[in-house]
Amino acid sequence: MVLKAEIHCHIEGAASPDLVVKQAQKYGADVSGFIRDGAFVWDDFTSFLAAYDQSADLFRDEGDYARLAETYLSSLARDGAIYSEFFTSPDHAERAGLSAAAYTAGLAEGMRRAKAKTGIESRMIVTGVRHFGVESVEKAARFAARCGEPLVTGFGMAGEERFGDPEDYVRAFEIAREAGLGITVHAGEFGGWESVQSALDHFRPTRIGHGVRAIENPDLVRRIADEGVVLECCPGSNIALRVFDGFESHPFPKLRDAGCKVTLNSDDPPYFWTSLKREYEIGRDHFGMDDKALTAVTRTAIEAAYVDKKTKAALLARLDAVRPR
Ligand SMILES: Nc1ncnc2[nH]cnc12
Ligand SMILES: [Zn+2]
Repeated sequence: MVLKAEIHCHIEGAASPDLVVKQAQKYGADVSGFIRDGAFVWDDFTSFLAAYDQSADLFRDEGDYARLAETYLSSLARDGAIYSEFFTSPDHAERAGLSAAAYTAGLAEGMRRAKAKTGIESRMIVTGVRHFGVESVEKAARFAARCGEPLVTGFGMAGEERFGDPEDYVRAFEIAREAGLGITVHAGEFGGWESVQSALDHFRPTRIGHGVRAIENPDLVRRIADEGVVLECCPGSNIALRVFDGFESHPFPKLRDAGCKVTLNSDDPPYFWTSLKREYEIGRDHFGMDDKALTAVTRTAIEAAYVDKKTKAALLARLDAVRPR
């Protein structure tokens, strides 16, 4: 089995419909508005976000989040993942009545349990939600900078990338950078190449969430390749959300051929009928990648990970043990 690593997945978006139904039973909530026949119901980015928010609202205490992280990471490990970096959203926890600290502690407990059971290594990237506004994104950055949880190693921004003026969000990223956190930002998913360029100029990330619409500007593609910015590509998500018509028109192969550092990720797996395993299968079936090329993607993800040097070296050694150079 090809060893895998994931660096772009939203933990709230990783909750399966079955787990969300269990949570709803626990809290006496009705999910018929966003789960039908065992699947999430949505038909565009706005209704996807609405289903995501309603599902997140059913995770309300530390134990709920520990279970969510443990369940997700254990399934990833079964699929051959040795490393996972997932996005957290203190805003969603606070909306469900839980403090950012308790939320993060619950997730960290789930991560420790999954590691003890399966060996999977994992870290958290705290995100702000762009369309929740500048104040809430700065609050998330301050939390990430000061929380003291060693498993929090990055800061990012998700949500509607066309919302707000990038300049207003610079401070949040500076707070996170000063605290030594890795920086990533969603751009070039629903926004065009200008959104990716603006994100690079304003936030100076080492990675871009999605970034695939950079393909609209060859100069920008060259810049991404030259600067070694890593693209957290999520092809299954892009096709489900109709960013591109089909895998045959997805720019992943072109970006890779142009020398951009690309990775494969599941984003919000059950919403998009995907998993990290399926994303690697998409690489094989639609992008013509063999085991060597897929292992190189895993290597890129680990090299780009926001994790200490010693852990990174151990992860790379695990990769080399399977496919010696
Ligand atoms: N695909 C996506 N794009 C932007 N924000 C998100 N939050 C969860 N999934 C997202
Ligand atoms: Zn995402």
